[in-house]
Amino acid sequence: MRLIAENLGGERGGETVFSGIGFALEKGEALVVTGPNGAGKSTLLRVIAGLLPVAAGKIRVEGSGEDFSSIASASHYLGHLNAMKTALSVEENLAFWRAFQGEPALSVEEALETVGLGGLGHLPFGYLSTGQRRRASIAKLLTSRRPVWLLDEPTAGLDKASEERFAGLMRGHLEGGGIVVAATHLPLGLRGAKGLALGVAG
Ligand SMILES: Nc1ncnc2c1ncn2[C@@H]1O[C@H](COP(=O)(O)OP(=O)(O)OP(=O)(O)O)[C@@H](O)[C@H]1O
Repeated sequence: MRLIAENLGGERGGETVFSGIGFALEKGEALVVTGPNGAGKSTLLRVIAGLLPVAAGKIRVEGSGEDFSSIASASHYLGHLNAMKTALSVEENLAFWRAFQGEPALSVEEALETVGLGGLGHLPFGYLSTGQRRRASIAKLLTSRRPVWLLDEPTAGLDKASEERFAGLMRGHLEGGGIVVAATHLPLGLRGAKGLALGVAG
């Protein structure tokens, strides 16, 4: 499959944040989006995910088969906020997402073990530390098979060991034919990734 952007533009509050973005990612390829605060990295990821409208140009997936007819259905979106209910347990949150997203992959227990949170699944999500919350959200990526991972500052709040573990998970996803688009201020350990530098907002 391929993820293709042509002359893509995005807006916030009626103002153009970026324009003329083009890239083509084959399976197994990653794009690392960099730029100063306010440059439009989060906006770009949200436009790709379909959470914000495309202001200009096009973004599309090709060759993803019948399972994934749209980018939204083909994508995991990991935003700044973790999209978990604080009063529900970690396991309950992940079980919800696994059922909601379909295409089951790892079990909730296996996903929690993989991110080093085995044994903590019974805790309310709200009890977790910042880094543990991020790891639980990363576990969400593992519970459903979706070929495109859209990651907004995925390693923010992670300690060194968790950062390295997550780099391994991203590499595994790419080796399995997945695609990654990640906005980041920190090196992600993805050798050979393509780069996209967004400019300073006005
Ligand atoms: N809801 C909104 N309404 C209007 N403008 C917005 C809105 N959200 C963001 N913006 C503006 O859009 C621009 C791009 O913001 P965005 O969050 O995409 O930047 P970013 O590159 O991800 O920044 P950071 O590195 O701080 O996360 C900024 O100028 C921001 O003020």
